[in-house]
Amino acid sequence: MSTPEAAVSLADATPPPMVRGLPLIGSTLEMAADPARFFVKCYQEYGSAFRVNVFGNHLTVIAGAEAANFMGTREGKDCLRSREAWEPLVKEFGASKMLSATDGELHKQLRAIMKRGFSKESIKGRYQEVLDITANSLDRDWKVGSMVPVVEAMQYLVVDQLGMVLTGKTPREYVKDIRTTILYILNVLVTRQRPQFMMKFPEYKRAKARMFELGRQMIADYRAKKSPTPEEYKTLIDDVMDAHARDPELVPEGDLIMLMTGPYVAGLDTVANTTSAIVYTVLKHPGVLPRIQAEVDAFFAKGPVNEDEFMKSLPLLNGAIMETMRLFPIAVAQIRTANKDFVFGGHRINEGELIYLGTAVPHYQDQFYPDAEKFDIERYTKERAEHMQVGAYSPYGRGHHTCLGKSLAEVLLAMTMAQLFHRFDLELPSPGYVLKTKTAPTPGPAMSFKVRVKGRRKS
Ligand code: HEM
Repeated sequence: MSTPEAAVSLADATPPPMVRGLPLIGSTLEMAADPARFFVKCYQEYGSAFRVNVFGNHLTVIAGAEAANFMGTREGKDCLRSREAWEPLVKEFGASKMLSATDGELHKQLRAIMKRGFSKESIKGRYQEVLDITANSLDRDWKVGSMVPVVEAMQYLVVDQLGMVLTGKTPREYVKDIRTTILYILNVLVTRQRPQFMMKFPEYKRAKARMFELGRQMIADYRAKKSPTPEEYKTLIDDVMDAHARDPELVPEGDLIMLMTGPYVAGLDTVANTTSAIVYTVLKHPGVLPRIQAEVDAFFAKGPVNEDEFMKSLPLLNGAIMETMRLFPIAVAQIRTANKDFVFGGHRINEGELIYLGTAVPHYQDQFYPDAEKFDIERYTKERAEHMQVGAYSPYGRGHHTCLGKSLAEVLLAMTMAQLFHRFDLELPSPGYVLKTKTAPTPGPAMSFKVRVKGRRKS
């Protein structure tokens, strides 16, 4: 079969061109340094399909707005599957399946079970509570006069938020173990940026055992409850356990630990990296900070939060969040396997090939975002809506596996940043400071990124 823009037939299509790189190591260094901009460069030079030599492995990449759109089409669904990308993680947890590793009808069924628990519906009626949890966590870890390691502090905050949202308590004593387990799993098993033997390291084994202990505890707590949770307060845990009781073949006992701890795997790095990047972008652009401070101060001055109006009442902050997610996406590419032979961008992709879908490439293209390297929080206003162009904006992925936690993540991001900029005066280490980034396990600010808490604004 051939994709819409490919006039070439399968028989005539040639393999995607190999990107020129260094002898032996190919493009390994360039890709490791800045995968997002490396893909943009390749896209500009080679088109929407190309291959990259990384340590002798030839990765197939399809990229750009074409690739982003393709993921959402019926053809994309037929041509791409997710199993291989996530299967090692399923095995590591001793589970039978997971949402990200399934496709088709099974994926639909699992997504339906988890939809409510992963969405902002799960915190309906509890926005004020989540705002308070956020404030408490910030007050504890962001001390006036200190230099705060931003990513680490944000990781602790996310665990506080997700723990309270899901189970009503915060597994603080497990935060280090959750962080370590996720670091190894994502680095070695999912993004494969680190060697397999690392999974034997005692540090990982200890952390994984503790994470399993946490999962078992969550299940035991649920089973020890005296009465069922009322419908309006049901969380992901309730929905998963109900589904297990209803259909133990679909949700077997052996999958529960992975399902209980799944939100941490999905939410910890993604939210922590994104909020940390927002701290940087807003402080780096001094014209933006006072406008956001005025907006969040006015928001909190109004008193109890109006949940229906929450996102609409912070347009500048949301502009800054969306703009940061454009320039610092945590998912530069999505990984899939070719489900059949097909043609993309005039080139042949063979069944079984591992494919990187470079959906973030348009984020850096002037044709979608004029002066694309410029941080401009007004791009998302109704008048400009640059992100609404077809295929232009994909921070939460594309197609059937688009982030299921998107609506919840949007609220958590806004709450975190609103509280942070409302409560503290922060500054970068120096006026000319330029952010160092990391690419493993997920792209984002380096762990060494620190900011100074100059003072307290509001409590
Ligand atoms: C800044 C925050 C976040 C970003 C940028 C983000 C991004 C993404 C992306 C790009 C994917 C697609 C991966 C793929 O196609 O292979 C994804 C999937 C997913 N995300 Fe998020 N995510 C965020 C936060 C969260 C949170 C807080 C949760 C839940 C607690 C969550 C739950 C999920 C789930 C369950 C999936 C799998 C969906 C499926 O396979 O059907 N995410 N996310």
